[in-house]
Amino acid sequence: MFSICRSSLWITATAAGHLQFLRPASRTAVRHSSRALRRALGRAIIDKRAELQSVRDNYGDVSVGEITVRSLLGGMRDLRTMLWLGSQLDPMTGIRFHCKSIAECQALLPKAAEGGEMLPEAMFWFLLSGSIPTTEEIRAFSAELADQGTLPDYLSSLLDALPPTLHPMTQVAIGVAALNRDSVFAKLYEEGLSKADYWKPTFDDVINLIAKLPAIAAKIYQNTYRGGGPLPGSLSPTADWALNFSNLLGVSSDPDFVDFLRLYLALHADHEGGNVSAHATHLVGSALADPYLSYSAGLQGLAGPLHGLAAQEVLRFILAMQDAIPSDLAPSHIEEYLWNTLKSGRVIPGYGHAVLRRPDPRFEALMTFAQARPAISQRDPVFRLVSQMSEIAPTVLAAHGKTKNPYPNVDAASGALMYHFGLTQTKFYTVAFGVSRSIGPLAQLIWDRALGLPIERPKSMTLESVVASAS
Ligand SMILES: CC(=O)SCCNC(=O)CCNC(=O)[C@H](O)C(C)(C)COP(=O)(O)OP(=O)(O)OC[C@H]1O[C@@H](n2cnc3c(N)ncnc32)[C@H](O)[C@@H]1OP(=O)(O)O
Ligand SMILES: O=C([O-])CC(=O)C(=O)O
Repeated sequence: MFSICRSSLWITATAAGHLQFLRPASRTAVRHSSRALRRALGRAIIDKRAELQSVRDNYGDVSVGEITVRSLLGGMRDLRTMLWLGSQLDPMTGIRFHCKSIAECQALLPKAAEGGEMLPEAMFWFLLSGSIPTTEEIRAFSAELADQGTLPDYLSSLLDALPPTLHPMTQVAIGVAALNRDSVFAKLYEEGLSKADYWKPTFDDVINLIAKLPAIAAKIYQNTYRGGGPLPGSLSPTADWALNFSNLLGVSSDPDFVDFLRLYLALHADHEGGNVSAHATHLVGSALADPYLSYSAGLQGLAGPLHGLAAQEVLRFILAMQDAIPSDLAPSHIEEYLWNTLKSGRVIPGYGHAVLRRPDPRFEALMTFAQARPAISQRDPVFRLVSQMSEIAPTVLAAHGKTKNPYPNVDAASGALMYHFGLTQTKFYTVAFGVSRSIGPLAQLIWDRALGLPIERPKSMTLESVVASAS
């Protein structure tokens, strides 16, 4: 495997810090946090550029794998063609963020309160800088995100004007793309920006986009499911990113819902570079489209049912199954339902993966969250069905014999948890995924610009030329 983990060229690591926020951040601290991260990043970029140059000089002609016709015809599976700094996926052990497992991140990243879940904005800091932020740094960063989180009037009017019959993913892609009106990167590029400085306005745009995503998503929720009007909550500088998102949504006052959101938003943040949403963001960004247009492309990829939309498909599947089978939920009834699905040529959503060959550790982290709460794991019939299905579906899929990975992926569990907390509108689930997925691909986009990565332009072949080169 390629998983070589070292930290020497990253921003010097700081101690994990206390688990409790110590005091509310002042406005001064709000500004300081992002500027400090930007300055530290500026220093790390100098080293990373040198490292990249040295890798290019020393290994430029070394092969890292071969391209077979199977791979060319098979969605480029296993092709090593992208640089991605923040995370790497191992087929057996799953995702690692800067070499750290999910459990290690849960232990190390700052939390809102002792015993709570890691904060997703701390995951952003970590993915971008390679260092674990202190609790105070993250407290100030959360405040900064809240400070920048209010939507400009033109964007609110645009979202209000969209028909609520548009899929929420279409709405979020439009809303995010429209923010490019205010792109600092696009403006400075137009004025003539030096390539060495591309990353700086990219950084500013990325922070602005991540800050505004909760309000964009909440407004779409309000317009689509509650007939529009003011949001039920407002942004607070003393709340973390997920708590603010929860307050803006106004779906549940259960503190467990906020902790679920924190975990959910941190877990879905990044899954190395080849998945459709990350790759689309990277590809569009490689033409120097600004972060808003680049991530809008990522969101449009996320909206495919084989990728992020599977989150909505899983819950629709589970609810339909619940209606169709007798209420005793005997394993044989579930098994029969799954076989009928497969025989009708449809996929079982939430199962299988393009890379993973074991149960998704993100799925396991969500199940662990649920198992610690009997109201979910023992008393929620929808969750119980999800849980039962996760034991039966792998056997059925293995017997079916087609899928290389019969195990549950992250989408198998996430919707049932949202449903439990009262977020019952399945078409919104992928929007929540999109709020989270901004974190990894946009951190990488800053690095793409800092390292001056070129426009992506792989070679395509006609079928005739494939045959000619293969024979
Ligand atoms: C956050 C995420 O994006 S995680 C993935 C979310 N997506 C889903 O849960 C949708 C259901 N799963 C799938 O469709 C697939 O497993 C994917 C898209 C995730 C991966 O696709 P691939 O890499 O092509 O999987 P794989 O190589 O195992 O596919 C081999 C065959 O098994 C089938 N297969 C794979 N998973 C499933 C499934 N869950 N149900 C039924 N058939 C499946 C494929 O459709 C393919 O059939 P084909 O030979 O007729 O084309
Ligand atoms: O890695 C993939 O191809 C799909 C996935 O699980 C993700 O993007 O989170």
